[in-house]
Order: sequence, then structure tokens, then C-alpha cells
Amino acid sequence: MNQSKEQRILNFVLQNAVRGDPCSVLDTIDKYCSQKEWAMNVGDEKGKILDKTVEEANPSVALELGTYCGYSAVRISRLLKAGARLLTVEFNPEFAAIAKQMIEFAGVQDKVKLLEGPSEEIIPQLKKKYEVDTLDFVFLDHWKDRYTPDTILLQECNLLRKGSVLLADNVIFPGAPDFLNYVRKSPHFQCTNYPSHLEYMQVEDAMEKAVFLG
Ligand SMILES: CCCNc1ncnc2c1ncn2[C@@H]1O[C@H](/C=C/CNC(=O)c2cc(-c3ccc(F)cc3)cc(O)c2O)[C@H](C)[C@H]1O
Ligand SMILES: [Mg+2]
Repeated sequence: MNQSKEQRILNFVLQNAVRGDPCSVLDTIDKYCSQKEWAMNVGDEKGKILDKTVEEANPSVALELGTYCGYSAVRISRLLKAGARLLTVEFNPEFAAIAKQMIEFAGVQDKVKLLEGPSEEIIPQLKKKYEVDTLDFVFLDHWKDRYTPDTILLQECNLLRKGSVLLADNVIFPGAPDFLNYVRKSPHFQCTNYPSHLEYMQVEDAMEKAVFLG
């Protein structure tokens, strides 16, 4: 049975990156996806915006929606302070298995907890089952039409506090128009747009930061 693209990306990392070195894992994925097969990792250009936003937030508890191959889970967790943790949610078992191996190879498994299942089921479990009080940082990179319902769900579950930082990928391409509308119109969010480009392409894209005001 021939391999999936995601399996090929993982194998390329296992054979070419340095075990325990998150930066070499990120560089190796970016090399493969820019030279061999495009894949929807946040990439290095938008990844630098993600880095700055994470460093500024300096989160103790971070959430990611849409793990995929684990690129941004490695990217975020490499910046977390001692004792901080990233919860990343992925409902496709194949991708979850790939991401688990990617995270372990990068050596960040002690900072990352991969939760397998749909976000709409997992978010309501975060407080009781995963001992979360509130979230300091949320990276949204799953299906684009789920950004808004999940942002509303996070609020309904009292998972956001004054200053919680949401960062959303792809608000231009493929686009998340209803999410932009929702957070920019809401009195509960202070929004900032970061123009960039689609990973590995010269197509316009952007990230949107939405800080919860309480
Ligand atoms: C209903 C369940 C919701 N809850 C969920 N709960 C848990 N996990 C979920 C949920 N919904 C989705 N996921 C998982 O997250 C991942 C999904 C990621 C989605 N990302 C894109 O679609 C995208 C497209 C392009 C793009 C650009 C240009 C092109 F030409 C083509 C594509 C670029 C980009 O940067 C992109 O991030 C993963 C594949 C999927 O299993
Ligand atoms: Mg994306």
C-alpha cells in the first residue's frame, strides 16, 4: 500500500533531521515541502510571526487546534518555558500518529500533549479531564469554518481570561472571513492583522491575533 504524503514527510525527517533538535526538524520539513511536496504546515515565514506571538505571550498553557503533522506543535513547544505545556488537538488518527512520532523525534514530547478527537468534544473536557484553568495562548489552524464556533465554545467553557491570545492562520488564504468578522466586531477582542504569504508559495496570506479582553 503506497505511503501517504504525510508519511513521506515524516520519513524524510527521520532520515535527515537531527534527533532531539526541534529547529532541525522544522528546517527539514520546510526543505521537503518547498522542494518536493507542498504541505499545509504553517511554514517558516508565518512561523516567525507565530514565534514572536508565542514569545510575547510566554504561555504556561497553550492550545493548538489542528495538529496535522506536528510542525507547529514542535515550533510552539520549543519556545515554552520549563513546566509550560502545549495541548494539541487532531481528530484524524493517521495524522495524529504521524505528529506523535514527529514530536517525539524533535524531543519536545515532555511539553506536548496530543489529544486525539474533534475540538468540539475536547474543548469542553479541558478543565475537568485535562486540568486546565484558563488558556494563555490558542493557535487556530484547523478547518477554517471551525475557527468561529470553536472561539465561541472556548468562551462558553470559560477557558479564556483577560489577555488570552488567539492566533489564527490562513485568514486570507484559504481564508476565514466569518472568523475575521466575528473577532473584529466583538467588543471582547482586540485584533491585529499580520500580512504574510502562504507557506512555500508567493500567494498572499495573513495571520490574525485576537486578544481576549474579558
Ligand atoms: C469538524 C471538526 C473540527 N474540529 C477538528 N478537531 C480536530 N482536528 C481537526 C478538526 N478540524 C480539522 N482538524 C485537523 O486539522 C488539520 C486541518 C487543517 C486545515 N488546514 C487547511 O485547510 C489549510 C489549507 C491550506 C491551503 C492553502 C492553499 C491551497 F491551495 C490549499 C490548502 C493552507 C493552510 O495553512 C491550512 O491550514 C487536519 C488536516 C485535520 O484533521
Ligand atoms: Mg494553516
